[in-house]
Amino acid sequence: MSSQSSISRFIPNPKTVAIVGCPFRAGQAKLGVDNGPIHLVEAGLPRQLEELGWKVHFDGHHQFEEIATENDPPIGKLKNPRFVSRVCKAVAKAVGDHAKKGQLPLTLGGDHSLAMGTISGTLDQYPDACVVWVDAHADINTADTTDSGNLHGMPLSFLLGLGEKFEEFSWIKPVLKPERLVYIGLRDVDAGEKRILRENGIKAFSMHEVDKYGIGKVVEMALDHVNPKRERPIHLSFDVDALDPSVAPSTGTPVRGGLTFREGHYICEAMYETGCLVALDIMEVNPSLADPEAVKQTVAVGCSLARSALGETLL
Ligand SMILES: NC(=[NH2+])NCCC[C@H](N)C(=O)O
Ligand SMILES: [Mn+2]
Ligand SMILES: [Mn+2]
Repeated sequence: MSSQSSISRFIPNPKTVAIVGCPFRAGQAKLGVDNGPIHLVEAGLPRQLEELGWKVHFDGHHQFEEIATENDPPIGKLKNPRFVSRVCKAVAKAVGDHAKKGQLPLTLGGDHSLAMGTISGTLDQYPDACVVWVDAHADINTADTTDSGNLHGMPLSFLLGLGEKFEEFSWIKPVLKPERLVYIGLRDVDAGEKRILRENGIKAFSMHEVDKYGIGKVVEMALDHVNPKRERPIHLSFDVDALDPSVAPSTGTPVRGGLTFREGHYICEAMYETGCLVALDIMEVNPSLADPEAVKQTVAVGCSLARSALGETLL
């Protein structure tokens, strides 16, 4: 049985993955998340993907210092807006270019504001793609609703074109449609975000639904919503804080009551099985927030989620 053969409808043979290493943290306040991608690569992720039968492109992590700006005062409540915008614009280009070549971009964060870039890049190449967002958080605050001003809590509002528009972010085409987005794993959603989800009819499966229906049924319902015929390209954006903190402790905004190890991996396996996965983000691994063993565990889980999404099976 070769489940590692070419079941992907969109990625040509030989299957090629392009690792987009994004050592970036300006979308939130904690130090260390910029080291996430370095740890994931040093743990052996490129070789592990080769062992799964993928050709792996990786020519080093992006160096974003060059586009950092001396003076980056808040715009309204948004923190580090210019730096976040420039980095995400560069990431959109990188992801879009890989996708154009028929490669599957695997973006390693870094904080989740990067998804403004990754999803922009995906939608550029695959305008009818849908987004499966796995997270404890909805990351859909607008400049108006955000309490923290951290852009990692806001990428989806920009991609959907919700809230106030800013010149600085005008490069983002608001091309994501609410019905092409689905969440799994939510359990810490701000009041303003709940209103946005409701008003825009955005489908979300919180931990309550995971408990109620089980992960198998939840994934099926999520795909039935965004991809009923399983013919649309899928962008999977996985924030490791979707996992329970006992599974992925070293992350900036842990919330208890999360996905088990298997539930998280099941989601990734199921996305691969559709044959529609065209892009993957592994976000918010922060190697500075726990003791060495817990860091190692979190990095290892980041690697194994990526392997599962790229076809690693249990048998
Ligand atoms: N990508 C994340 N970990 N996001 C956490 C966001 C937390 C909070 N909702 C905020 O907007 O600040
Ligand atoms: Mn999160
Ligand atoms: Mn997130």
